[in-house]
Amino acid sequence: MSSEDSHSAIELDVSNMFRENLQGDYGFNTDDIEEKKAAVSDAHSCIEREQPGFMKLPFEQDQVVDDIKDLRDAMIKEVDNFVVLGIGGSALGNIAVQTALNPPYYNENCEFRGASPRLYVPDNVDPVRFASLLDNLNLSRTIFNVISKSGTTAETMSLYLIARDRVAQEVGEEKVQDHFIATTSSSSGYLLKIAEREGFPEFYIPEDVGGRFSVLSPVGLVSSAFCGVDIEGLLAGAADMARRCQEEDVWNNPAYMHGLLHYLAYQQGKDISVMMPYSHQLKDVADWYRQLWAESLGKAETREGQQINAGQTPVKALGATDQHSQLQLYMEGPRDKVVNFIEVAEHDRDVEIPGFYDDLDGVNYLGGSSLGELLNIEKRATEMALSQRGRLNCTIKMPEVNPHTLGQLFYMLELETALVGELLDINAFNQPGVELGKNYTYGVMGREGYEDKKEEFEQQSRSESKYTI
Ligand SMILES: O=P(O)(O)OC[C@H]1O[C@](O)(CO)[C@@H](O)[C@@H]1O
Repeated sequence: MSSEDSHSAIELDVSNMFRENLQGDYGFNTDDIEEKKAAVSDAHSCIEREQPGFMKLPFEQDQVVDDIKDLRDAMIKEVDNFVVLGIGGSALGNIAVQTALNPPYYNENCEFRGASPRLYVPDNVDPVRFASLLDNLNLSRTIFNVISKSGTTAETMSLYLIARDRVAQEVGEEKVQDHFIATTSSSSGYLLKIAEREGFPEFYIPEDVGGRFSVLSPVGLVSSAFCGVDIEGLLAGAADMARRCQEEDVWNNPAYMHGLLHYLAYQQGKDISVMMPYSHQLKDVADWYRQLWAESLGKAETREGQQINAGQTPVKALGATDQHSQLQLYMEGPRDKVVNFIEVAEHDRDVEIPGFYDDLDGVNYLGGSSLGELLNIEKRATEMALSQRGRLNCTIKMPEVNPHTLGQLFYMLELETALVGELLDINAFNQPGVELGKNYTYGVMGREGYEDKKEEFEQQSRSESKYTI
């Protein structure tokens, strides 16, 4: 890959959000955009003034990058497996980067071209999955990065307690500290206390960077660096997108244009945003986007005495797989969606389709093309079919999947989330709605200070159970 290729810019094609390209009376015209320019401008000033933490990550981490690489170089010889113990924003970015940049496939010499060390991110407390993982890893050659900004998340801390116990049994108490890294807040939380007590290497998540905006902080960078990803490339891509997006004019700012069109679509009842990459490598970016969009924009606010429940529901899909599963709904179901395609011009590898069966018309036309070509043609065909039914869709075009383009994509989606938060007049950076469920869990699990939640839970459970059939 030439360095020029690796630095190509991703593009946003929003043609099919506009009435002139859609059949029927659907979509927007340029006046709709012009009318909102002042609101975008106000939102831009606000974002620039407040500088949410994720905006600084591409520019202010030289020392962090050096520290990560130093630790990796010191530990890497002893490591076959790298396990991330985290959940939500402390896991999904790790998975997205890994699937995108270390697809597990064999190279031309039949060598496994997955990451080395191999990355595992359970992102859950499912006992079957975690037990099988621990049983199958050589723990003496495994590093665990325990990631929790709050340092209290029950799922993460439970996995850590189990892993610590198993590692101690395998390598002995005195060597436990060689197998753990802690990534957490620098100022508070139980994980920080544990890391200090145990002598684990520590990386810090800036206070103003929430989990879903943290993929380009040590949360995502440590596992990426250990697994051979060019983390400077990721950050450089994000920095390039940040520079492009300093432009206040929405016509020149892909994050603002994408965000504004989603906002306008939402105002017209498009309550669902489908993220549908036509690249298996990007399928977990769609998963990461789901948390970003849902947790940032799904908010309850009271305005002038009225309760408002805001937020577009993000749905992940995958081309071409979901053409054979979801597309029927997207074509003919409720007009409540914006479909976001991600198209990759040059796939990392391609496979030619051989020509056989000259006499069988329904099969022989495939010969001589390639899987990459088929995938991209299917994307364009789906895009056209949706547009012909007046279904709003747009395309993020990636020249190829590499650290630089992935960094751009992450940053663009994060910034547009911040913009839509401003346009909706909600706080895109908190998540108060997740606390109640957590507090019931703490209560029932016996955490001190949550006794009232246990009581409430037990009372409520009794009355609910009479409707169980
Ligand atoms: O990094 P932490 O504090 O363990 O949080 C994990 C995840 O849990 C949440 O707080 C939601 O419960 C997310 O916002 C976050 O990404």
